[in-house]
Amino acid sequence: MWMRSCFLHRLVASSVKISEAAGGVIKDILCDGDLKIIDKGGSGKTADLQTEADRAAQYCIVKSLHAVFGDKITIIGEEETTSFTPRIEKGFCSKVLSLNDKCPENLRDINPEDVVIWVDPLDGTVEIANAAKKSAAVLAQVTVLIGIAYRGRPIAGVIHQPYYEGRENGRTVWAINGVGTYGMDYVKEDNKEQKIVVTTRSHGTSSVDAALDALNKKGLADTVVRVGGAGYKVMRILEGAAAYVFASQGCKKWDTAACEAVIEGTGGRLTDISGRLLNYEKGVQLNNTGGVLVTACWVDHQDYLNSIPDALKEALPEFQAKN
Ligand SMILES: Nc1ncnc2c1ncn2[C@@H]1O[C@H](COP(=O)(O)O)[C@@H](OP(=O)(O)O)[C@H]1O
Ligand SMILES: [Mg+2]
Ligand SMILES: [Mg+2]
Ligand SMILES: [Mg+2]
Repeated sequence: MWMRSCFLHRLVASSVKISEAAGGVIKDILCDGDLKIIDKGGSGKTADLQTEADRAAQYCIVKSLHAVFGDKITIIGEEETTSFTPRIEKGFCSKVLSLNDKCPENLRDINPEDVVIWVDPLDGTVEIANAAKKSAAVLAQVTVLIGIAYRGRPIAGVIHQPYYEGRENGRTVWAINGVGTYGMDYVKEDNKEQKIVVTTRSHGTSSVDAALDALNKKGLADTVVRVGGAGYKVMRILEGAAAYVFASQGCKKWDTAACEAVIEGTGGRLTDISGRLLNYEKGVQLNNTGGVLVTACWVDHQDYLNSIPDALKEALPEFQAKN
């Protein structure tokens, strides 16, 4: 079936399988116990941690993509491929391939040279690195993110959550523009009477708090839930949270690429806190310097944009001089 499928469907079908293999690599290392944590050197105040699981999952994803699609595809990943794992995945998710006929005309024959694959091998690193006890609630915040951008905009994405309610293979949500968001079979819906807003647990700033206060006063953030990982926060939106608000810098393109495709597929939106679309071309700055705002399909993105004070937006520049 993969021979009949277009490049994009083959790439997503492969990315689903590869994200699940990377989830297996992460589980093996977390089970082993020695995370070999290093600090990549953050912006001064906050550490930017990396574990053996981040490195080995990155290796698994990059080597697997190269094994299936050759060395010429462009991959931009958060980590280096310095930790070996023998786990190389060459399979395809049959569900993705079976939907090949739904692929929109304009995405059927895309040139692989115009594609950038954004890889976050382990999102939610701080949560697992710092947790004294790796409880189910902590582990649930870990996701593997593979985002696919074409000519600078996300057209598909995969969010794999290795630990989910004791399920052996966790759960995987994937999306292709115009085809939809799939893998939601295990997604339960929260109560929407309260507008739950999710935000960072470990990268809080006064600007993050000021934005949340302003939204609360406008009735757009009844409850604030602080959890780790961009992927997990988007999963929480799929489960009924109203929005993910991060009025600060530090979140990167590999955090948002897959998230944007998945949320768009459900009718939601992702922009920076000033409403600007994010650019995912090769060579762009890696930081989402203008912050991140993600909203569910059932709330008005513009209401959230309008309610975040201009002073906070102006304090976050769209571009920075140097990455
Ligand atoms: N100030 C900062 N410095 C480094 N990374 C940051 C950051 N703010 C956000 N991030 C990254 O954005 C992702 C989501 O952050 P948060 O959980 O705080 O909402 C995390 O990805 P990783 O776990 O893949 O590194 C985190 O590292
Ligand atoms: Mg991340
Ligand atoms: Mg990461
Ligand atoms: Mg990181």
